Amino acid sequence: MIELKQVSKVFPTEDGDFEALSNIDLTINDGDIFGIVGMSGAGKSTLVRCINLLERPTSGAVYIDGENLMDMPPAQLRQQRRSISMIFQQFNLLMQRTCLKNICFPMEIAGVPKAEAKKRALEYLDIVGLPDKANAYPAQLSGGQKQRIAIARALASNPKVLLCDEATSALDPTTTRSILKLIKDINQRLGITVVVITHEMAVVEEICTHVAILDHGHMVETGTVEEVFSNPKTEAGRKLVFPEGANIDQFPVAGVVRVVFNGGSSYEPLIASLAIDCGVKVNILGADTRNVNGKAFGSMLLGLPQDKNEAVKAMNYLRAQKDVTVEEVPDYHG
Ligand SMILES: Nc1ncnc2c1ncn2[C@@H]1O[C@H](COP(=O)(O)OP(=O)(O)OP(=O)(O)O)[C@@H](O)[C@H]1O
Repeated sequence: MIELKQVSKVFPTEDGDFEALSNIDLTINDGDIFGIVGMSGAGKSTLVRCINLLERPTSGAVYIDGENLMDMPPAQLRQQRRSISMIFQQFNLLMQRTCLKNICFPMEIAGVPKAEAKKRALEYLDIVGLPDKANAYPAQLSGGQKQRIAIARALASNPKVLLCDEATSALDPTTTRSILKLIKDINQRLGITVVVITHEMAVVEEICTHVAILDHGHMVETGTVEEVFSNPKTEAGRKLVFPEGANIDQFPVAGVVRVVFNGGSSYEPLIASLAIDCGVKVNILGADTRNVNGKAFGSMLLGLPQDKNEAVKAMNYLRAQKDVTVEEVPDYHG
């Protein structure tokens, strides 16, 4: 289990101290595939680098299986870090070495005998689906194949945790899906906990069990993907999950509400019954749906009637519906 307690990270800059992470509390259980999402600059990379102390938090504690990495002497920390592997957007392979030798590299450093390292590297090549690439050089591989080799190299240190920093951001959608499938397989077959940093919600929907949303260094939401994506509670969450629905500046009207469907309802019957039951007509200003674990979740922006009584009637009607959350959008520009 990974536990971050009150983790903060302050970078000194020319303009003074900059707090990239602020009092982050986070628990990632064994076997989770945990997504960390947020806009550019939210602090995702800094957070993931704090998990293995590549970046040392300014304050707070990082526990792996109950042991605080912040208290460990350097030798013990190096040992502990081997149980946390990482893959990156740009793969970070050694270009002068063959794939086999890239995969053997962390084992060499850990003192695994050569023959044993080679045997294990061949097994990892098999797991990532590239048994015939042992003697190829990274330059001879496609992006997806390079990431597979990087994954094999990450597995070579027999990790408990795999950290993925935008691991599919440089890949096309089809290759992305195949790499995500591989990561999911590894999680299930080898029981490795996975932490995924991404700005792509589709990646979270595809493989993550849990998610945390970062906004300007603060963790503003966390929970299962279903909980958070079906009903994001913060502005940052809604912007990420329903970018269309949250893009409100382009609809210049007053009296706007956001209606979130929690998997049990759909738009049209609700809007139709609103007209029939209350005699109130509303404008659909924007709508977006997401599919989480086979259930459809949707968000819709509605423009209420100018007439105050009608608007209140519509709000009350919407609020009385099952599986629907309604909130006013006060920052809407009328
Ligand atoms: N070494 C550093 N010195 C000063 N500021 C830093 C340093 N590293 C990161 N930052 C700042 O901390 C903030 C968070 O950066 P971080 O890279 O963690 O964000 P991110 O969410 O991963 O963004 P992106 O998706 O663009 O990679 C940014 O404003 C960044 O400029």
